[in-house]
Amino acid sequence: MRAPDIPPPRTGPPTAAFPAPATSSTSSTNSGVERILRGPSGLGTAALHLVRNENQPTSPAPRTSPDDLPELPESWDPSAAPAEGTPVPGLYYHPVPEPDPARVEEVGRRIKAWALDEVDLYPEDLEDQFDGFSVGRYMVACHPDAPTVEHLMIATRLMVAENAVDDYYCEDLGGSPIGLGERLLLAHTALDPLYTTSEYVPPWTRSLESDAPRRGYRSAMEYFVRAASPSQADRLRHNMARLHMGYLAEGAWAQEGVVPEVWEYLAMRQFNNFRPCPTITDTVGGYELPSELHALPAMQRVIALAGNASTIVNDLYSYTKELASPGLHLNLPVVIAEREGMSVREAYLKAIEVHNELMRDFEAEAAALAAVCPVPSVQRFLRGVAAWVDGNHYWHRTNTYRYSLPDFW
Ligand SMILES: CC(C)=CCC/C(C)=C(\C)COP(=O)(O)OP(=O)(O)O
Ligand SMILES: [Mg+2]
Repeated sequence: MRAPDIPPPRTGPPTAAFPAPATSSTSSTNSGVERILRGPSGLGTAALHLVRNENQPTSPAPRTSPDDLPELPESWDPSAAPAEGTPVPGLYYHPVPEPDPARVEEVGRRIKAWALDEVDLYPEDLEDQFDGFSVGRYMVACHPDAPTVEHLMIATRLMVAENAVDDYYCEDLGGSPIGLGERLLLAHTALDPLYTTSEYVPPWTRSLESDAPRRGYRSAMEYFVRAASPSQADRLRHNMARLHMGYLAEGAWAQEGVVPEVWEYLAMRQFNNFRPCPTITDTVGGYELPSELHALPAMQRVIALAGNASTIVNDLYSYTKELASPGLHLNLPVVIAEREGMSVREAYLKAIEVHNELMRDFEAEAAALAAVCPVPSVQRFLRGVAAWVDGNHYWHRTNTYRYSLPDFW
């Protein structure tokens, strides 16, 4: 079990002064971090491990327990019956404790009120689909250190708004690659406001109310900005721009009927990616990873690997759903089968291997960074990203309303 290797987050001021921003690109992970920290002195680093020891068994081990995650809700019940759903055989993942049912219920109640009444995101006939998405369970599982339900709501609104954009603009609910660039750009102004002359402000303001995705983005971002620092807000805007760029590449390939090479697909999926979600873990946790530490190349690598592993989890669990959707829906098994001439089963198994390697790389890079960067916000952020990765897997595995596994075993 890996969890005891991870020290609990310390409260109180950091023991090392916060560093000045890095002024030049780093030649290696460690030298960059050391420069930022003015040398990793003071705290021992031996205990800071986020990965399993070499000789630990490969079977999944829980990462989280009441002892190694901060500020668990009072109603925590580790003996709660496990949710259903079969894990993808051979997948490297970490089970999580069942999310607190009281929090799940309250987040579920508040998010439905927000989505249906406050921003009018979905019509009533899609209520079942909304419930089936189980976003309360998703977000409570992904953010075990959120101090309050209101903190969880920050993540939950964004998750729902992001999925509405995907549904309405790109996929199931009338989405199309035609005109996608325009739609995404205009919706992006709900996150990153237009600054223009007074004549053009009113039509822009009205446009933010003109469709569900924009209403969702505008409101979710407003709540987020209230809780976030300016640099956390800017971090999210940057990650959302990355996401939109990924949607555009996916849309372009769909429009042209192109199946990209595997590495090209992986590049697209690094942008059309869950990254915006784990990277708000500090805002949702009620603290801030300073921007100069977030920007470290080593931190960016950890974040990208975590996002990529989480997103390939989606490709594996949503494989049958996407096979059943109209047209050819790209995902990693489909692209590997097509481009590497494999059977769909072989390709699916190879996609599992790709995921597992990404996941192990994420953990190794996170451990390396944790070892040289004994700053409380860094430690907690890395743990938060890891908790998000595990919670994301939990949600995909247990969301049998939405996903089912192929019959390859
Ligand atoms: C929540 C968020 C930032 C999502 C961004 C991109 C996205 C919708 C995914 C990574 C999920 O992938 P996909 O579009 O394939 O979703 P489903 O398989 O339809 O659940
Ligand atoms: Mg999918």
